[in-house]
Amino acid sequence: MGKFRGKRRKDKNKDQPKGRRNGENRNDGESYVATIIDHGNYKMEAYYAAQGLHSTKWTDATLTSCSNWDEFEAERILWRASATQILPASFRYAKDIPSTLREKCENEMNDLLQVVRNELSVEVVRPLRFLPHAYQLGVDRSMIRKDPNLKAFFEWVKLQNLAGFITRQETVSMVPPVVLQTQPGDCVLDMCAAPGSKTSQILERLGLEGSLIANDNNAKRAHMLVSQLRRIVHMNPNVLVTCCDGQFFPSKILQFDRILCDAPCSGDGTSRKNIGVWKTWSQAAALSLHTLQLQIAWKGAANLLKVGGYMCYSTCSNNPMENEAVVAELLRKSNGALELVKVNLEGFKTRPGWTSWKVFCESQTQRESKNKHKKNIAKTLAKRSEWQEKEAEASNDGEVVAATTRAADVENPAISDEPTVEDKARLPESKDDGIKERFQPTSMDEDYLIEMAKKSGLEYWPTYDDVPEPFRGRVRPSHFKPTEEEVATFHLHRCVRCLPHDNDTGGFFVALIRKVGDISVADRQQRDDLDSQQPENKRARLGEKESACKQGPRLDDAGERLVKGNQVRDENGKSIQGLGKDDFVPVEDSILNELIDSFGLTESNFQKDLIMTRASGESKIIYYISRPIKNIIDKGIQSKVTVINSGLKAFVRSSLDGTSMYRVCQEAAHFLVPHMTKRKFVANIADFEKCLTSERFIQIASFSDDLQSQIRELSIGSFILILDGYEDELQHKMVVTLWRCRTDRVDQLVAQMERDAIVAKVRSIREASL
Ligand SMILES: C[S@@+](CC[C@H](N)C(=O)[O-])C[C@H]1O[C@@H](n2cnc3c(N)ncnc32)[C@H](O)[C@@H]1O
Repeated sequence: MGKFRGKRRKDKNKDQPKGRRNGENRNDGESYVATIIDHGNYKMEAYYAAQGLHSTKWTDATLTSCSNWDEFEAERILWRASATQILPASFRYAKDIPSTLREKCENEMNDLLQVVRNELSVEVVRPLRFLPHAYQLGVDRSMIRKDPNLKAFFEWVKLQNLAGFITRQETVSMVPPVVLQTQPGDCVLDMCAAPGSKTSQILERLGLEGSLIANDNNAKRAHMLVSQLRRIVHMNPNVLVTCCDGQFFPSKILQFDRILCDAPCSGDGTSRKNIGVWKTWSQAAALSLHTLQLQIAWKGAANLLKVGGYMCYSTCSNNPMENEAVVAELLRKSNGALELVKVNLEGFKTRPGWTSWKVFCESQTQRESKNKHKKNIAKTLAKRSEWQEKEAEASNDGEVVAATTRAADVENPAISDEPTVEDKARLPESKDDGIKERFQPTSMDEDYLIEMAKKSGLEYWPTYDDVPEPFRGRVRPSHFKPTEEEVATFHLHRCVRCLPHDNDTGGFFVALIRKVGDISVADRQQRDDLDSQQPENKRARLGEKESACKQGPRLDDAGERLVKGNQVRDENGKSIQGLGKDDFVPVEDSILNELIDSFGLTESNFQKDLIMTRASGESKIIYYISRPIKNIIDKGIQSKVTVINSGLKAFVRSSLDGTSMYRVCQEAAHFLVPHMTKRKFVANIADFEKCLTSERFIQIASFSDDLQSQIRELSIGSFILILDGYEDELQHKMVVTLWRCRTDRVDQLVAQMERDAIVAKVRSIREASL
């Protein structure tokens, strides 16, 4: 099947790079998807052509202007072909795995890929030179999953990912942390952090002296962020996850050395993985997101960034409204206190930021466009259910229907890729105001392209003065290009644009801003010119939000907290996810003394105040908080924002009958070991491996003599084994937590996935020493 697909690819996609398929052959087998991509989005394509997205091209290593129609059209077709292909997978190795292990993994990967290279003649992987030990594949995600030649490699990737040795991350998503150049010891804020791929990458650079606040205004997504950060190998106590609207993040508590503002955006650069972009693109979204992006970024740069600090602003949008227009307004408002810094990404083709752009806006009023959209959705749904009914009827009759043949047609050359009538019927109504044809320009003349964009339902105004009154809410002065004088001082060309066909990635925008001077309090508070134009009720709502970053525990009429178990609930008993979580508080003395006594946490080197809990009374979970995060807690952050999570689980109240009420947790074991004088032993590699690979219970008699006698002397309860030679290299986490049972055996306290990761590390150490 894989071979056949390769052949078909060749026929259908002569101009595509080997190993890649465009939307027509997307592996989800859906010609429905192919139809959407084939149809494209007239308005989006016309808009970007008029903006000049296709006016430059790479020739070898030089970016030049397209000097004639043929060059322009070739560039446009390249962009379109790439923007519709499925994105290739990319990943990076974790920074904190031992280098011997990384080398072994890299060798393993190369061996596996050599087979594929021979079989498919495809260059399967290329290193990303701007980030050491990061790779991008030359085959797309779905092909990796399905092509038999790649099966072994796919299994390998899954395993490495589970073990936490590699992190799958989109290539362009690796760019902002590289650009931000976080230094060990920095205090960093990630303003819009969920789901957290960039947060993890920043954390890996930060070292144990630094601190990172990872914030997101969406509680559910902030919880996803916590899960992402808890991936076994990367657990790091130096991060505090908060849930707060970035525009209102408190500025009086902390100032940051580095800020990442990876702003919420229209995401039209993600068209390769998010097919919805081709259906739903609208300029209205970009125009209104501009305001939110500006407010979040201004809060970051003006209020939260130290003088001398850096802020990276990024989006996965191609739209200048969300990119250069935001950056230009930040520079304008700062009166010289902010400046753009040149960005260099080695071995990666980037294009300079734009210094000029055009402002378009949908010609319908918002109400009209909402109504039309509603009608379109209703029509599409009606067509879809009609189609589903037909499909059900046909399958009842035993007929082979298009939906089921769609998967099979990949193997059957007789079946055409042409969209079926049903497919066409299922095409969502585009918002192109009736334009159903494919965007196909015949000239690169600027006025002609503007007319094409207007034909798609967009209005165009060269300056803000030309904007008619009814549009002045949606279109704002800050959307417009800078004046000539501003162009000379802003250096917008220092921003970086990534186009999909330049490096076979998603579309992306990134800018690095340095704060070179203070911004006056009056300027800092001036949120933006729109605020003064907001109606009274909206202004009041914004004011309310200012104090809403701390979603305190809800109280009932009698002032009692509405808590059930460990969960805060609303008046109807429904749980309030992530809100009103208890603050971190010191552990009660009686509990702390018990822990000190049980585990020999000697007072001379043990910093009691780093052991904290979240609930009052007899805490179930006790956390190890790092010193930099404890300092932030001491400054009062918890009174200003909702803290979702921080620290590592150090002790959990045990349901088993041990001598201590608490058992030690694997998560923080490597931080606790240096402070423990009891219940820890050094084990040789054979004993250590036995604890990871055996069944749950291990007979004490199966260990070496020394270890046997040490364990037998222990009272019932948890303890830690450290791999011999790693006592001073605890960052590699070669430790396991175990339970000394009542009978002559021990029980494992480590989750299977983490055990697998440690086993992989042990094996690589063994192989390296041979
Ligand atoms: C582009 S995503 C961030 C992706 C993330 N940086 C990563 O690398 O995984 C934008 C995030 O901003 C969050 N967001 C939206 N509005 C926000 C606001 N006003 N303040 C803070 N976060 C916001 C969204 O919930 C979303 O998770």
